[in-house]
Amino acid sequence: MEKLKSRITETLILSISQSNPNNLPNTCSSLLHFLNHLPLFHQMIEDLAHTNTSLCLKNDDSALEFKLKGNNCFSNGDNSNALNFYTQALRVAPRDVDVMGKNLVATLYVNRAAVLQKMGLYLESLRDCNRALAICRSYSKAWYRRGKANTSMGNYNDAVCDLKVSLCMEQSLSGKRQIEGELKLILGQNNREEFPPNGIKCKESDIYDQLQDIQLQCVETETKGRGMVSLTDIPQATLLHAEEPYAAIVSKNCRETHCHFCFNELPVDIVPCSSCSMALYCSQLCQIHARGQDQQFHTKNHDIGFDLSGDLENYVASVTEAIDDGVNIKQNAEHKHECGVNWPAALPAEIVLAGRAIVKSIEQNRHFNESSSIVNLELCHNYLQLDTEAKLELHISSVVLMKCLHHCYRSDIPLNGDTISQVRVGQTIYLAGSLYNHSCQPNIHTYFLSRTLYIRAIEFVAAGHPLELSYGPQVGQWSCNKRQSSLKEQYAFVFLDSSVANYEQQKINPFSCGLPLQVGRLKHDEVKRVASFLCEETGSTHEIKTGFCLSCGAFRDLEASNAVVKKAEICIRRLEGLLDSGECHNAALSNALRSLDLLKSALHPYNKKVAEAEDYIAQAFCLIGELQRSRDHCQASIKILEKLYGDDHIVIGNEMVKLASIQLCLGDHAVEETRNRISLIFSQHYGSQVDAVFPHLQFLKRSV
Ligand SMILES: C[S@@+](CC[C@H](N)C(=O)[O-])C[C@H]1O[C@@H](n2cnc3c(N)ncnc32)[C@H](O)[C@@H]1O
Repeated sequence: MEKLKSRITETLILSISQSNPNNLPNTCSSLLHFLNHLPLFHQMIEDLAHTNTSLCLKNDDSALEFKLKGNNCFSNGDNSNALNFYTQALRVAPRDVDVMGKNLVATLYVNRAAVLQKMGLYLESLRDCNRALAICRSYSKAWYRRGKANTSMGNYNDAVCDLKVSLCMEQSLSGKRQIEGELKLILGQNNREEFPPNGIKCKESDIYDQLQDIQLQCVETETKGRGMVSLTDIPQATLLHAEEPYAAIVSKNCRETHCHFCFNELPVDIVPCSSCSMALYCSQLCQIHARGQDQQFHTKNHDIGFDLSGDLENYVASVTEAIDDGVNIKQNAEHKHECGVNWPAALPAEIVLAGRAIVKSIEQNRHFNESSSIVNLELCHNYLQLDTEAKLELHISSVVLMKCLHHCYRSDIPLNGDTISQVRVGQTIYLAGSLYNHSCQPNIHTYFLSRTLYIRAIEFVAAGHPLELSYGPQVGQWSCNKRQSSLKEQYAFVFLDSSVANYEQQKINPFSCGLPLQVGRLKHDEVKRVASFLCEETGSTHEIKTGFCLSCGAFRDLEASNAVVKKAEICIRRLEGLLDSGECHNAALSNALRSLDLLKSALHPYNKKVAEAEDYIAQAFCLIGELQRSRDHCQASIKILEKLYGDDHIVIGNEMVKLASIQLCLGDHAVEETRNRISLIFSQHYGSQVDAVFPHLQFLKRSV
């Protein structure tokens, strides 16, 4: 990309730097025209868009090499390396290669199932067997391994069926004997307990929450562009919006750790894409959603090739059909068009995402037999804030992307400035969800379950009032400065009122009780006027003088206090650092306790820094097993936060979870009340989906 950039003429760079959303088609056209004359450009597209030059192609030689390494590790009892090698092998194994009469991918799944069984990961082992059986139903060893996994999980009836099927299919005498031995063992067990079927058939549709019928409207605001308002009153905790992404992509730094479809963390039994070595999924279902169903496996599936009794035949059908259960793909397979080529790895993630949005639009047009133009996502409202470098890179990446897509979708993607300038997607991919603006006093709250975006009202919102959320962490968790720079960087916010930022710079940080310190720099009279007005409004008779709190009348020598606070903060940070590395020394804890007293003497009683110090000290006491003191400090921290944020704020909910776990360990009956408050706060934010968002909270419910 850098090479291309260095070839672009000064004149073209100038016109790109002066471009705006309206004349993007012209600048894109000029760039395409210019690049089309460069052999380097054509070579680059060749490398990026052709599958024969792909770096993520499947390769049976590498797969066999990894398999061999996996086998060696397995025989030496090195399970964790065996697991890694089998997974590597699965990433590069072509789906249609047979080795010694068996499909290579199916064999690798069965081998990995054996390792997982050895590691005590029975459910994962069972899932790998299912994957092998989805490819080849008549795979005796896969049924045998499945039987072993089911036995380990206490699913004896299933285990017996698995082993019986395996026995019918097994050709070798020694194999048959082994299976018979296993069967005898299970059948001979007296009083065996049948456990309920394992949870693999649990579907996302089990998670249910009622979406309210609320009329929302997109309006043009004065300072924030478009925004959302409700046409009716919205009660607190109402679920007002749920949306699937129009297009989605996993971020580059999460490619090896998170599912490329649902974005959940990858389990140990990763499912690689069936056609390239790049995409990884948490389940076969996600893989199919992203890539589409593998026809080839399915035709093979119908032929078992063995005579089974009626019962066993039904059993085989029920097991192998369960794997397809729920695969009802409504959206297009978003990874299909980029599978096995280099450009998704070479281009920035947001450009690849733009490609997905464009392809979706083309597929939708094809489906409805329409020839309308590619969807315009209208997400370029911040284009003018980009600098020349960013505009240039965006132009080049967009031209490269469109040229690559043109390889797959020739006539559907006319290559001209108009279509190229459609590549102006930011990170946002929820068409309606992206219309909600930011406020530091949010009245709605967003969260995700897998890829679905949910929006819930966190307070009563009157009809006509803007619906706004807090971008980034909750209000209060960042200083005004930090939030502003993040909003500017990530969302190109333009702060019309620069006095807000100036105010933040002028005040001396630790004193958050209301008065700016360096009043000398502001007009003294103005400050006094505002203060008098406030006192009048609240009926306060407190002195209006530097250093006196307007809320409680307390006096502070501000300069001296500031010095004390700075010193105390150093000790608290030291404790924080120790806690981060899971340690706590008595000396550090004693220093932190002294510092807490200093902070309390110098700061307002409801200062957030005191709350933070209380929280770190609570964690430290917890770490050294002094739970009563831990609980007291945790409660002290919560008391301050309640004053700062209000009783029902999500920050209080999070702190209450910590308190509840300490109370549980102490056998403190107050845990019941804490749990009720947690339930209330979390249900206001997440409704009945709270268990799906925070599965660990169920443990708390069960334990109380
Ligand atoms: C997710 S979009 C919200 C919808 C957007 N207003 C529009 O017209 O498409 C985020 C963008 O809205 C604007 N925005 C949102 N909240 C804002 C606020 N509080 N102040 C200024 N701009 C805001 C910024 O341009 C930001 O990049």
